[in-house]
Amino acid sequence: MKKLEKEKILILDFGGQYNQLIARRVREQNVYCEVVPFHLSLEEIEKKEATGIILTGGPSSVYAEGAPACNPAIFDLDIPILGICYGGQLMAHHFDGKVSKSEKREYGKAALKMKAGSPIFKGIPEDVNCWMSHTDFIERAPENFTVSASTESCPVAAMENRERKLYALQFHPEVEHSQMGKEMIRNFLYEVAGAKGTWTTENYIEEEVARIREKAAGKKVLCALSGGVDSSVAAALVHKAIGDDLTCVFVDHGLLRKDEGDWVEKIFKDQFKMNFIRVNAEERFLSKLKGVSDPEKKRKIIGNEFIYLFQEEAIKIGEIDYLVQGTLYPDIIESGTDTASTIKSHHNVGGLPKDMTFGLIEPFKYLFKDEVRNVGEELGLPDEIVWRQPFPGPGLAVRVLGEVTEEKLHIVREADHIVREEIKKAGLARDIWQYFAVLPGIQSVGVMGDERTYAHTVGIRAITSSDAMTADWAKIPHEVLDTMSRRIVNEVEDVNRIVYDITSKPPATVEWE
Ligand SMILES: Nc1ncnc2c1ncn2[C@@H]1O[C@H](COP(=O)(O)OP(=O)(O)OP(=O)(O)O)[C@@H](O)[C@H]1O
Ligand SMILES: O=c1[nH]c(=O)c2[nH+]cn([C@@H]3O[C@H](COP(=O)(O)O)[C@@H](O)[C@H]3O)c2[nH]1
Ligand SMILES: NC(=O)CC[C@H](N)C(=O)O
Ligand SMILES: [Mg+2]
Repeated sequence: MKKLEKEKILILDFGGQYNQLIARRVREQNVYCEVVPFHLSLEEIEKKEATGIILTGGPSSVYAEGAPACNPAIFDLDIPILGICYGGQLMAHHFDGKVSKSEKREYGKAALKMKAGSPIFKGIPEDVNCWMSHTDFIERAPENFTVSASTESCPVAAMENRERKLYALQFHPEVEHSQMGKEMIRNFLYEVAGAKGTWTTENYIEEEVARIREKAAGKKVLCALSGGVDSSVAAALVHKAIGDDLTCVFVDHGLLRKDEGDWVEKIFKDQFKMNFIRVNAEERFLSKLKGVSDPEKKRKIIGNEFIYLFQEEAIKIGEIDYLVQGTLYPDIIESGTDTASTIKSHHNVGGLPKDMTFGLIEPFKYLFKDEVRNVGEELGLPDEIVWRQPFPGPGLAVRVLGEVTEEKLHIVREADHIVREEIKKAGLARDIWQYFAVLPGIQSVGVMGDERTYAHTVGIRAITSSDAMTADWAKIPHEVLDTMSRRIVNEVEDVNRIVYDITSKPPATVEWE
């Protein structure tokens, strides 16, 4: 089998908004890719043995002082390169073309006029619309480049130097609104960069199992298992690689949903033949969280406590060399990278203590959730695991705003249970990415049974998404919201008001903390 590493697209990140989308589009074409910061050194880039490079869009102007630029020697590596928007402008600028500021910014649809013969436009009808988002434009293509498409306002909507396999697009083929954009990316991958499409779930499993075996065979490994999608699939994958040298440790930190601890224990004991330990640590977590109301502090405390607990369990089990976590690509990006700013510290990334004694095995750290679900299905995991809604490791602690107390946890847990029941009853569970209750910590006045109340407000949050990087609020039918609202107020004590969160991400995030 062809090694996956031999087929790899590097995406040089210049800070564009659609960069994750580019990665998804490449993977959808069964080609592996990694997003790396634009300033990655030439040496590091060469080490990656990429079969193609994509330069992303970005907010800067290439002619501005200090504008982000990659090492220009990449253009001489004989690796096919596709520059998109800023990336394309950078290519034009480097080869002495002319990039200028346009009088007016261009956002949205534009009709492409293509010249025949470009491999990027192979099989694409002549009259497609592309999607633009820019102020600067390539006024004149560099020498030795030919213009392969233009629009009314862009003399160089696409240019190429076929011999050197350098291609640039002013528009964004990665966004849905660019007609045939997917096919253009596919053409770059297959027609220009010679991809074969080795990035498939089966290949991934085979490769990853081999890699884990090489790293951890004969060693003792502990899996931080939450019973959620990512860690369950990670456990199954690592178990396939090293069998009983793996022990799964599930922490009940008292921040789980209603009956969740028992459910996870049952399913793992009954259905999986793996070493499984449940640690009940409710008091420990709650006492550490006492008096703490800052969201980032709460997250870090929980992240640290998780690891200390794993270290204690490890001593009981014997020498443990590696910790398996179900970390995903979005967890890493959101926790902050060289080019991306920290949105929130995911407990499993930014929350890890510096004095941790384990090595890490994170088989999915470059994957998106739907890819992990595919791996789970391929490994034969039951639907109730593979299709569970995501639940954050810090659990209800980030859904009780401010200080966490047992009373508040009780309210949010009961309300959440009702939200989940009603979504399930309405048959919406697969359509909605996440749905849950939050406790904002607001008290307001109400009237119940002719009496004044002064009680809690519960927020309902439900979102649609494909990877939790961006999300929209779910348009749940009013009747379903109505039932939830009535049930929560009637069944959960000390609640007299229900609100529905109608913000997308961005500007909000999925969780409230
Ligand atoms: N209660 C827990 N006990 C042990 N490990 C946990 C617990 N909660 C989270 N983790 C670890 O932290 C990682 C990240 O949590 P996260 O919630 O993102 O993933 P998940 O629970 O595996 O999947 P999902 O996103 O579907 O909930 C998990 O993959 C797991 O390794
Ligand atoms: O394991 C996790 N540890 C965390 O610290 C964490 N914070 C948020 N989430 C989940 O990540 C997705 C994006 O959430 P946000 O928009 O709130 O960042 C959503 O699916 C959230 O539920 C977490 N998962
Ligand atoms: N989307 C982009 O990459 C924009 C590139 C550049 N900042 C411009 O305005 O033209
Ligand atoms: Mg989880």
